[in-house]
Amino acid sequence: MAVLETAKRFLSSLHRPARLLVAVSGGSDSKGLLLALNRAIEATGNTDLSLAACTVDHALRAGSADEARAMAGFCASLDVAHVVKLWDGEKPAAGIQAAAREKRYQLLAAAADELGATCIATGHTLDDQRETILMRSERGQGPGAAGMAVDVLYDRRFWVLRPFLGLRRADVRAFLAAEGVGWFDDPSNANMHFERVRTRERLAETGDEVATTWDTASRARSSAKAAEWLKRHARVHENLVVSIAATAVGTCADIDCRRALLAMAAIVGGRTYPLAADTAARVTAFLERSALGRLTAGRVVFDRRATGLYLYREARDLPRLTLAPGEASIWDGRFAVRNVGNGLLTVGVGDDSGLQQQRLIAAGLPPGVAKRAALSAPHVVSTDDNCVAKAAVEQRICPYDTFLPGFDRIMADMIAGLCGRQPYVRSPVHDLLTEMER
Ligand SMILES: Nc1ncnc2c1ncn2[C@@H]1O[C@H](COP(=O)(O)OP(=O)(O)OP(=O)(O)O)[C@@H](O)[C@H]1O
Repeated sequence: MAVLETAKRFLSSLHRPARLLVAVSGGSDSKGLLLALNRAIEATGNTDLSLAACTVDHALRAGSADEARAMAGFCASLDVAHVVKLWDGEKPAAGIQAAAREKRYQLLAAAADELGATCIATGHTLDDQRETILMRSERGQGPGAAGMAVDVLYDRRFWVLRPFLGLRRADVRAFLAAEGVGWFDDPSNANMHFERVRTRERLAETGDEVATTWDTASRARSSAKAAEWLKRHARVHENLVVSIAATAVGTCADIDCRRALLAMAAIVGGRTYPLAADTAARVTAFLERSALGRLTAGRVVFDRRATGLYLYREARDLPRLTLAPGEASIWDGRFAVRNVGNGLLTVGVGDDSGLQQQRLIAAGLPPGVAKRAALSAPHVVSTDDNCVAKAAVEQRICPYDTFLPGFDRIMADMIAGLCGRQPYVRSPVHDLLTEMER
């Protein structure tokens, strides 16, 4: 049967030893995934592969704790270690789905730590993929937007794998039915208030002709070309300015180069998502005009000079952050800051931009660029006079540090190198990228 075969093929592509934490909601997809992986391991007798499972209780509706308990019972029947993680904090009034998702991944990573898992598996199916592609294309997201990746690195630590991304939900349900196992239907899946539910309804009405044109292999190749372009033409200065060689600016309209440029703009702007398609088109039009000057988009100044193109954060709406000793947080989406001193640490913008400006000039940047870019540098002040090191500051690669799609890893590694950071952790799946890097 396709479902069991998919689980076996997936396991054989996994680097071993591996311990997989299956994220089980109680719905058909993740329950089917857990059961199929369990059967596949039993059938092959692999001893260097094992399973664990976690259910997140979002505590958003009555009965969620009972459902989580039922999943604990199901896992016990398979002899799979299982934990329930409860979201017990305050819930936001708006954007509840996005907040639940953010919390869910945090809790899944905590469960993976607790149960000694090396990676996480979720039950996303081809049905989810088609919905995602339709939603993203309708939102008009730029060239970074597309389908879900089969593997995503979460928080630079755990690869989240989606073994059923090529399978239809109906097949997973047929597998469960044949095994005599039931599942739970989340009532929010019928709530038309949610964009995903409306998209699902539309896909059901229009049928298969809205089939996906998304192709992960060509996306990965485009990302690799973008990495090559960055290697040749881009430099990062003092974690504040990205420069693009003057000779390369003319090629920015090319889809791969644009992908690279927009990724760099997202880093400079401290933004998780690439610019919306219409804003990206405005940037491309500006670069195609080949006139010198400045354009601001997505909190980033695109400063075009005879010597090249310079990207830096516009000096507006910069936040202020206070950290107690030992505390860590993210400033402006661009820097991860940890207070390693004994006093109170404040991060904001300050009046020492002259020093920063000198450093940028010494790094070879035009004085005009250095002057403007220095205004957006983090300024760290501590009440602790005695400690030499008061703050550990690391540049963040905002679009990739929380979720890095596997097909973008080659580009992300190139960017990490340009920022003076280590490469990202490798995916445990032997995949297309492994082949491309041979
Ligand atoms: N409450 C939960 N506990 C554990 N895992 C869950 C839970 N909810 C969802 N998951 C995991 O995430 C997968 C996708 O679920 P769903 O489609 O509801 O989430 P989503 O929000 O659309 O996905 P994404 O994780 O991409 O945001 C499930 O198959 C399951 O593996």
